[in-house]
Amino acid sequence: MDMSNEVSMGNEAAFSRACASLVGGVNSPVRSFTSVGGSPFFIREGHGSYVVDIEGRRYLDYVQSYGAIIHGHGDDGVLAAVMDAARKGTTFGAPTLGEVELAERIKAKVPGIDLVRLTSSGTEATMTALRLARGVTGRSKIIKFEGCYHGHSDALLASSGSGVASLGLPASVGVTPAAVLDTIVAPYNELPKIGEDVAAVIVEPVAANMGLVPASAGFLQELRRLATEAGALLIFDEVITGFRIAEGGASTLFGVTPDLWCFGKVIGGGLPVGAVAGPEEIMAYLAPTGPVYQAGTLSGNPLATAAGSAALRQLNSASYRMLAGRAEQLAFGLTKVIEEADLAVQIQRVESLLGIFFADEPVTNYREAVSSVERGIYAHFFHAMLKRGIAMAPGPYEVLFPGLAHTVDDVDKTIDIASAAAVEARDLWAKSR
Ligand SMILES: Cc1ncc(COP(=O)(O)O)c(C=O)c1O
Ligand SMILES: N[C@H](C=O)CCC(=O)O
Repeated sequence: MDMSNEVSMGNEAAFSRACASLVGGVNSPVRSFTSVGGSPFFIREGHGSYVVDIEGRRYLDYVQSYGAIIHGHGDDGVLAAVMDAARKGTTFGAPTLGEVELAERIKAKVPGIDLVRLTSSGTEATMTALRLARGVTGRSKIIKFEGCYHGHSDALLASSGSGVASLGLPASVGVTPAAVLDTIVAPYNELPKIGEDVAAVIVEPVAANMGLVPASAGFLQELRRLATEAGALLIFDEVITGFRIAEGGASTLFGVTPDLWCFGKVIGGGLPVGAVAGPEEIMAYLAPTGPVYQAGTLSGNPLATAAGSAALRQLNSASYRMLAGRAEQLAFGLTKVIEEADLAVQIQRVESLLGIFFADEPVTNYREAVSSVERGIYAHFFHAMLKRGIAMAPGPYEVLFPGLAHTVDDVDKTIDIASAAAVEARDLWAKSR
């Protein structure tokens, strides 16, 4: 077999080749087209708001690596920082000032954080936050919300959003009953009873893995109050919202301070970084200062921290005004053209994050998200957009990530294309019923 990547190859051939060596041809299930049908396109390169596949087709990209990219693909500042770091060595297994700088930048933007522990993924961050909460409180139960996704650690896969929802899995085979014995699942936007055995309540402050579902008025504030009353820790999983919906993320936007934050995506500038962060009295329980163990050979990796610092350094209040403006333009335009095609639609948006539900009423929780998805329109709309050059996530529970590289013209183009795509989706959907 010719294993060169220079050989010219189409998407279908690449997918067959991938399936022979990678499970399902992908390294994360959401990338497969399982829930929308067809096979994925293979990306050759990305520049700003665009990606180009190996057949040379250009797509306006609203996936942006599921939110890991905020400045657009191949941002000059991020690239320069990564290349500079790479020249000095790729990993040492010893402290570097780059990781200190990234932690300082996180602290400077989010009031309430004294200490940070860097990981290599969001999954490690949430997993660590739970262990830490259990270590600090001496309690075992955790409460999570239906349709929220916190990565793929065993205890958090129950009633999860994102790919778990797209594939229609209640959780995952391989997770033992014992692993989820201490996980309590509550409906999003409903206040749970927090018992005395609960160590932590973990929540996406804006749910962005069951489509985009905003926290209803007072939900986060009440969670904060109830958790404090019960002596449980409140964990905000800001892997998506962190440094994306506001300069200080959801906690500053909503004025609710959790006990622990989990970050990922934006703080890595497109390289693998996650973080758990919080006040010193909690964070100091982590080893080496405390008894809760957590580690990682590549944690605080020099390339990743250089990319993350370069990404955060370039973000300021003007960035967030621009992001929200683009998202508002997109939400308004999509609503208009999809409704003109006689499809009921809810474009739900919080600042720069938005999601598409084909539904008559606003969606407030996972069950409503599922019933909207079960109408089966998203897959038609997705393909109608894709063939016209607009790439959204190949799954109905993901959101759109307009970024700083998306221009007004990009958004206008998206809306024009959505107008035709909505008509096609409506007709195909009608035929399929
Ligand atoms: C809210 C949230 N938490 C945690 C994760 C897990 O992060 P990672 O994929 O980096 O492990 C994700 C995304 O995957 C996420 O969206
Ligand atoms: N929805 C997921 C995280 O935000 C998508 C990323 C992945 O699991 O590959």
